[in-house]
Amino acid sequence: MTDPPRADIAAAETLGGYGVATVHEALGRVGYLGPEFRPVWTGARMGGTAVTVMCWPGDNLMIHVAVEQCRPGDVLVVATNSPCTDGLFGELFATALQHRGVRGAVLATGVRDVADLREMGFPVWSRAVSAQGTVKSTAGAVNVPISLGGQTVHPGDVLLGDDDGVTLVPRAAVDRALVAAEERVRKESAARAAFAAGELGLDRYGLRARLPELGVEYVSHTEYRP
Ligand SMILES: O=C([O-])CC(=O)C(=O)O
Ligand SMILES: [Mg+2]
Repeated sequence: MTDPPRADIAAAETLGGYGVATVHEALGRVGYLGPEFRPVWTGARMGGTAVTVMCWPGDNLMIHVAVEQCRPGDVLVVATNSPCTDGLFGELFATALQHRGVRGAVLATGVRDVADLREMGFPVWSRAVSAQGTVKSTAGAVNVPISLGGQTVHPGDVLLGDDDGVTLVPRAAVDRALVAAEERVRKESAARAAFAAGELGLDRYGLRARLPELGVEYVSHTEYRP
């Protein structure tokens, strides 16, 4: 068996720097795992390549198997084969992963030891926080395609996380994402400067002229401008 191909680590980190909303939007509003995936501590940010894990509910055996597969720049991504909010992951796993240079973890389950994870600065996103303990009994799979948050994650794909949640960039879309995200950052900084100077989105985006055809009834208040 050989390791699955993975996206370029530097590219994954750069995408992480752009952030979830920017990259998701730049790729055409795709890839977002949805609002249920929350960072367990505020301010976490990461971009890395997926090592995928399929666990049974209430069983973290395969996370132990997966840790050994992780290399610097990776993100551990865990799904279960039916819904589960138990605390499959905590600071001990995070300690082992941090030692291996792993950038963070994303779990469709619950996680625990949140205070320790925050203290360690190890970024984790999950659907739940739960102290509920789990067993290590049932075989699952590592580095197979998994589904979570409505997205299919293949091993080696890029996952980004920040306070807005988690988004997926398939390995084949990484180069396009880099170009599109840079372009979006450029556009948004121009828009930010314009808004700071008082321009309105209605004018900047050509919306004012389209309002009648869109059926929006309103009274213009240009005299309100500061
Ligand atoms: O050990 C477990 O089952 C999960 C956990 O709490 C940890 O990784 O610290
Ligand atoms: Mg623990």
